[in-house]
Amino acid sequence: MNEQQRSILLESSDHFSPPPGVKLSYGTSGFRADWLVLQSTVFRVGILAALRSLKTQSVIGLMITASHNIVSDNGIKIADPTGGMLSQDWEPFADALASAPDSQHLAQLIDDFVKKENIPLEGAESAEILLGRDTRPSGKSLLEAAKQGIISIVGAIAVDMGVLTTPQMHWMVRARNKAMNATELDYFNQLSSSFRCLIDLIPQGTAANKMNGIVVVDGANGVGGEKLEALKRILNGFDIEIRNSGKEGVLNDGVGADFVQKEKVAPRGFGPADAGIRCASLDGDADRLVYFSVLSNSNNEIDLVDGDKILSLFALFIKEQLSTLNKNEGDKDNKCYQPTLGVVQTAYANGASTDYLKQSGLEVMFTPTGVKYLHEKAAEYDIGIYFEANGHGTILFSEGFLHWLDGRNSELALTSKGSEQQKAAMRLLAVSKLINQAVGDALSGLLLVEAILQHMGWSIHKWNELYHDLPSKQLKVKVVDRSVIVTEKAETVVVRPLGIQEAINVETAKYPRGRCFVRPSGTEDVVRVYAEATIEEAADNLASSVARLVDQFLGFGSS
Ligand SMILES: CC(=O)N[C@H]1[C@@H](OP(=O)(O)O)O[C@H](CO)[C@@H](O)[C@@H]1O
Ligand SMILES: [Mg+2]
Repeated sequence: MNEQQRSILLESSDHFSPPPGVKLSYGTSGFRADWLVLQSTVFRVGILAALRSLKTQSVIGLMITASHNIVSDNGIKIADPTGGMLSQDWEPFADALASAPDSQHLAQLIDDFVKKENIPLEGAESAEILLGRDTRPSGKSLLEAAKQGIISIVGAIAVDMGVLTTPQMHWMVRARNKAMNATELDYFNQLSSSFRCLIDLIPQGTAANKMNGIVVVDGANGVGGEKLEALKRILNGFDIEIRNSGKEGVLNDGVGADFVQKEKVAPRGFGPADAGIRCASLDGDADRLVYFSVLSNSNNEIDLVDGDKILSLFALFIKEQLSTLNKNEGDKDNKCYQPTLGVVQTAYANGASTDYLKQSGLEVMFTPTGVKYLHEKAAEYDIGIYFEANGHGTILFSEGFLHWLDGRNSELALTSKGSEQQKAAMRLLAVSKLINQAVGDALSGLLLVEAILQHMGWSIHKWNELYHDLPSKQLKVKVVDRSVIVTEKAETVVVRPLGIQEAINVETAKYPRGRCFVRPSGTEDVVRVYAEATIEEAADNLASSVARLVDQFLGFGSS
């Protein structure tokens, strides 16, 4: 930094002093905390985004959101040039920036990093950062702080895109960097045209055209409800009702995908009168999607159709299209390209889903929690499908495969237009456009689920019957310092503190098909406990006894 750049940075940074005693780290999904302590962090992430844009010579995104957290929390995360999460090798710098005690230290850190990474500060005019926020009341002022951070790097440009879903932001960044049209309208148009394409390709005369009826969607009282209303207007004729769209009601309060998936009950605004209807729920920033149907005899009990089942549905459909595409193709003329197809899950995936996927002949891989890990793994395949049980996931297509598929489709259009093979090629191409390849997206995911259910002629009940979930239970435990827990093997084994894993093993061994693991949350100040067993009571008991263990080892009475 030259003198002028340094003094502009210092001057600006003095307005954003970090609150004493607050230590944040760039977790599973960026920084998250009570919004009142976030101003300085957000300002500094603005600086980081400008540097990232200069380093990569690409457009970068900044999203102000705390997703499924309570409304008084907020957060910030970065969308990298590909539309994915911030490259993991920059995370330590994000942490260091956030915890710099004052402006002088901050400037020094930046200087050192700029030198180490060879970042061309002189060309700062080429830095462009898109900014978006969800509907939280604190979003506006935090967005302003991020903007100040960006422009404290002389020449960097901040573009306020207003209220967006997280996936829209990632999609726009990806599209901008591929020199494609990247407005919100472009996003809606791409979703609606590829959805229509899939619907038009549904085989005539199947049960498909008769089934289905309305889908009712819980918008978590957040940005997703609002955007889905807009999409509905463009889709015109799509039978969808949106509840909890944020006009009244509190964000994520008894509503939303996280609530529905973790509590396994219907969200506010849904009840026994909805029994049998196909329902879906988005989370607070619309990057998660789960389906459910309310049971008729119940206290708002539901049949949950979670991310694992969405993954299974997508995988079945893709596999079917691939085998149709390659049908009757001898190797003789080498038209048959066998793309690699893989699915990626985390330890939270229900054991029954993993068994089902493997039995269906799919390759299943595991990574630690957090989309950044799943995404990276899925990108190793020609077609990689990843989902967290909570409904966050997407499908990735390799450039090489899409290029081949495009060519194959054109060839088939000449030689056998309208054949089953050509239709399969068109369906796969449509899926690659409908699904948000930057990041999991509840809106595009919803349209893909709807199209596939119609294609198969399946009700939500039929879909849910693909396999039966093992009963599972999740609990959260407040501890003194969750960072003392260190895990291995995709988070299934605790290696520190010593002794706790052995104690967990002893509990787990008491239950048939028992499975249990604990890990520190990256988005909340808790340790999460997951337990699974063959009957509900056993899963509940296992979770409770391991939660007690965590409390004994790490809780407030432990020291
Ligand atoms: C058990 C669970 O659902 N964990 C979620 C949650 O992370 P935690 O690190 O568990 O707090 O939020 C992440 C971001 O949305 C999501 O990727 C992850 O799957
Ligand atoms: Mg989310």
